[in-house]
Amino acid sequence: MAAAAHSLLHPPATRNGPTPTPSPSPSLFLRLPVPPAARSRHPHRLRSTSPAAAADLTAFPNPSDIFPPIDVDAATEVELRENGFRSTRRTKLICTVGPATSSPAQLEALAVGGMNVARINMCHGDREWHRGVIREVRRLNEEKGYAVAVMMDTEGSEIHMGDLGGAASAKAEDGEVWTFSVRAFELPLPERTINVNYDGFAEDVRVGDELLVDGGMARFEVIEKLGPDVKCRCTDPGLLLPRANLTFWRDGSIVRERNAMLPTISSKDWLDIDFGIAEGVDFIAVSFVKSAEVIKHLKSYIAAKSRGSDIAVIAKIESIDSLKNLHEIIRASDGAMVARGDMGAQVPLEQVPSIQQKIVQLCRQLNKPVIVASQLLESMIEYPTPTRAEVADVSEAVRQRADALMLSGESAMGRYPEKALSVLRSVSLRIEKWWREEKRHEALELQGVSSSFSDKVSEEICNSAAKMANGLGADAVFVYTKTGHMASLLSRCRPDCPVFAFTTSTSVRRRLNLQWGLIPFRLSFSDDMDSNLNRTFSLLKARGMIQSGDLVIAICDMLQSIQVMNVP
Ligand SMILES: Nc1ncnc2c1ncn2[C@@H]1O[C@H](COP(=O)(O)OP(=O)(O)O)[C@@H](O)[C@H]1O
Ligand SMILES: C=C(OP(=O)(O)O)C(=O)O
Ligand SMILES: [K+]
Ligand SMILES: [Mg+2]
Repeated sequence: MAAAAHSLLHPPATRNGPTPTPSPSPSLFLRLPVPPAARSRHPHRLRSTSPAAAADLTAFPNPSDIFPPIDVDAATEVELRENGFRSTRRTKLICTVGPATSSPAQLEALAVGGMNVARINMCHGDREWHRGVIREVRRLNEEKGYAVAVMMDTEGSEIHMGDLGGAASAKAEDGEVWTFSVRAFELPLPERTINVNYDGFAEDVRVGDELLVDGGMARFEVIEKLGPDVKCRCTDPGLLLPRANLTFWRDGSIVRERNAMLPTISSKDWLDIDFGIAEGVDFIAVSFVKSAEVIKHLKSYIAAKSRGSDIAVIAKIESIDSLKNLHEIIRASDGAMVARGDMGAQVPLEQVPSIQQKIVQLCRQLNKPVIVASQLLESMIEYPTPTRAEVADVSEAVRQRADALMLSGESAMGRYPEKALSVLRSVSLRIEKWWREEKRHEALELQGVSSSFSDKVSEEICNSAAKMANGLGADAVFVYTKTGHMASLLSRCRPDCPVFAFTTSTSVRRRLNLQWGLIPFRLSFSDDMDSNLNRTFSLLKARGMIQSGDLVIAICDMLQSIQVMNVP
């Protein structure tokens, strides 16, 4: 391969071939792209790579007797084979795990179906249940070769109903009078009584206020206050689900009195976070973020508490406060979630689509992964096919090139979790393909995100590599990255081909699984790029994941270079 790469240092001067520019730093060199004319499915005609050299896996010291030489995600491997190299899925998929999906067989079915991240919502379930799910996902990864990451989502200090004394749901009919109370009740709950978790509730509401369950799934009017009990008349009948979110409205505006002072991370959340750190979750999603400070605070807590581990902090954008401080919050976080469920209960629904687009674009500018969440396929909780409108909504999120789509109730407690996942998968594939065919590159001017010179060099390299990949019709970009940073900078460019990200750490690999277009592998590698490439080509060829002649652009974060080559 040394010979192969060397041959690329002498490209003929073609109309497309840019002239090499002197490097601003001695550590940076650019290996020129292979001209289109030289691109061939039969690279052995182009140069004299020794197959023996390419196959020599022992040349580089590798603890392969302990670890497999490369960890390839079993589900991605199948998808790559099914769809082909360039057409493999770029949009990542998150499933909320709940009673419908927590058994080993159900979790495995989701992993097979393309789940990249499993989310557990700390609003529901107990410690043992959460632990069981996390460990089962880890076991599947280890034993069956998946790379599913785990995201813990905090409960946060929202106002919500109690758990209905164990009932699965309750129906509120038009005109019925229900009692919402902050009292602690003995079970069974009195009839038409709902427990409210926020102690200030009975004092804060006023007669005449409107009470919305789950942003409007049912609606009540406050008619009388009796100490801890608030009598409400149902004005919009609907289904009440355990722990459903509650908002109250006065003169058309949401009321946020003392509840606006509730901490973003409650004392229960801190216990959950300690649990998440101890169990080694990959992401912590923080509910109802109001400011960047809380994110910074949590990040420094995690850094102090779990030296060496890298848990990413995701800011859930779901309140009016988070919209006010959007830039700072996203800048402070490792990613964001457009949490449309609660957001839709706080801002008029017709504003949610433009807010979504704005957050997706801002995250891209700031190089943070972004998740579009809630009600993507809501009807599939009950039905085996989605509505046309839901398919259009999923398509729009894919078209915006969000990093990831998330299932909530559809996978947590719906009747068709696997079908819902497969709808996300097929719609993502179809829209991505359509956009590539139409060559509709999003007209998003990417501004610089790096502050240090060395980061700027990395960013320019990634921008150039992605541009070259598009211009040359490359089959893949390979990036060798220790921290994952260069991989995310490449993902940010949303190139036409997939990005194979090789990293030495299993936790970085799982974290990269959230980002658009990245196919993360665990691989030990050295500073010698030729040797890394030889090893990777051999390993991936042996698994049938790449073929001789595939055009690959390779970059790495130790050696700031761009190489273009055909797989020998
Ligand atoms: N661990 C769990 N145990 C029981 N039910 C769950 C669990 N996780 C999720 N659910 C159910 O799935 C629904 C949708 O999940 P999600 O959107 O995460 O929660 P929420 O609707 O409370 O915001 C929940 O309302 C709840 O009924
Ligand atoms: C994802 C969301 O948060 P949760 O499901 O925890 O309410 C949301 O509100 O959209
Ligand atoms: K939550
Ligand atoms: Mg929410």
